[in-house]
Amino acid sequence: MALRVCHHIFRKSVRRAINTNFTAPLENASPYLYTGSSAPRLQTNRQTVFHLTPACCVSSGVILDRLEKGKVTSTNGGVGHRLTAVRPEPSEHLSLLLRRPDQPWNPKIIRVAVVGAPNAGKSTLTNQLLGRKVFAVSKKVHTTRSRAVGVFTEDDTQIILLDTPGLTTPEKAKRHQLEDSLLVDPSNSLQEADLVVVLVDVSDKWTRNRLDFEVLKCLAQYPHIPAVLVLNKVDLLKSKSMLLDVTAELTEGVVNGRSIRVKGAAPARAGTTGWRRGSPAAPDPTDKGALEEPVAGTHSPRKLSKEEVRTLQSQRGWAHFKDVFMLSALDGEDVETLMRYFMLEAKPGSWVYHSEVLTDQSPEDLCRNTIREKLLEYLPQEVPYTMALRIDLWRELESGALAITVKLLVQKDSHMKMVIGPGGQLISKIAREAGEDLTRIFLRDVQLKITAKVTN
Ligand SMILES: Nc1nc2c(ncn2[C@@H]2O[C@H](COP(=O)(O)OP(=O)(O)OP(=O)(O)O)[C@@H](O)[C@H]2O)c(=O)[nH]1
Repeated sequence: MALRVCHHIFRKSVRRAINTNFTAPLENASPYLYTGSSAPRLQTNRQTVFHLTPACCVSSGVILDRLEKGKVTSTNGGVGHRLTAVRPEPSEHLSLLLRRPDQPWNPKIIRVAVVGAPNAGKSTLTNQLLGRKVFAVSKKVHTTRSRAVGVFTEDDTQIILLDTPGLTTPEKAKRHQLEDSLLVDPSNSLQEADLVVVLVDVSDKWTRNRLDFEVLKCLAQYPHIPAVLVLNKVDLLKSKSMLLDVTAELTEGVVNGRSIRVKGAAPARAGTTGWRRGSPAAPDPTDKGALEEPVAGTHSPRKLSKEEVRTLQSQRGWAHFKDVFMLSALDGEDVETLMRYFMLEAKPGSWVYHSEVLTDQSPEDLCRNTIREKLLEYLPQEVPYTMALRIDLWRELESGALAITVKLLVQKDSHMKMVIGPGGQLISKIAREAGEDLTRIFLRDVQLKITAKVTN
């Protein structure tokens, strides 16, 4: 829904913008231009005039556009978004975001929300499915801070992958000072989804024996969206035979309305625990219409009664999964099978993006997330979570390379010491590795400089 709204707002704003003419000076040759109010205004200080073409894109309220010397003829006008013009030659995959989708005459689409406990491997799986590293991954929990879109387009089919933050509780979010997005984004993503992938880390004995309560709550709130169970990290299991027991546990022994028999496990009976068949919260597996014809973008969450919440708290699995997959997102084992499944599940419908779009993340978010990934990787425990990142410079050089300067805002002197490392080694390593990742993401040389300062 949000995406559609964005799209709609943007198209309207572009139409309005095309009719708006104004000129503006350029600020420090920066590729960034801003409009913060309803009146289009470019904050610049050199008398250079630009032409903003209507082939624009929007991402989380940030509009990206081509910027060419000439006359400014468009802006986002009255919607109050920040307008970001990405220098004369923007990275193609970023500048395409809102270009008219180049769909064939019989397009198919599927929106897949990937949900699961923190560290289940959601971003790793999404990267594998996209065939390119777009989302930050780390061994620490809550690497993903807000929902982001990955897009895979092949032949007549577009697959939109909604990577979500690990599900958490308001109490944990408060304790660890997590942003609100970690609480609302997973559920919001389900509103847009045609299919939910519940990802479980089977190498973790705490998460493999029962579905996280927050996951169950999400499923119960959107019972009519088909859901599949994906058991991840199978490469870490010594014995693969236990996967069957885990499957029986997490599905309550029922997949697609049929009992599954697992040697050694009690034969499962559909509807014996949790949601009873025919209860308003549970999709009846025999009701093909309810499971197979969701209307994309129209789901709103069911309000769960206290009794339903209590039932979920004692529930270990979900008896309404449509299918189960077992894979290793890290090395890509069997990820192709899941991809083929998405392709088959895609339904006739208009594409949302141009076929060359890979993600809706803004360049700044990609930069911040990539650096955050390194901080999470190299700094101990809570330290990286307390740091904020500020982009101080973003400039395209004559050579076409991007020069980016980022300041880490650190809360304590001791944290400052840690992030700098002996002789500045650690901060240089983080800048080097993040710069290399960004070079691959932006398809151009990135010269990244990171500095740090204590803010208290
Ligand atoms: N061995 C192995 N490790 C994996 C696999 N999938 C993910 N990982 C690792 O698990 C850790 C967490 O992966 P992420 O993709 O960041 O997990 P996430 O679910 O997005 O994490 P959050 O941001 O906390 O929600 C990383 O260290 C990954 O390398 C897998 O199939 N096998």
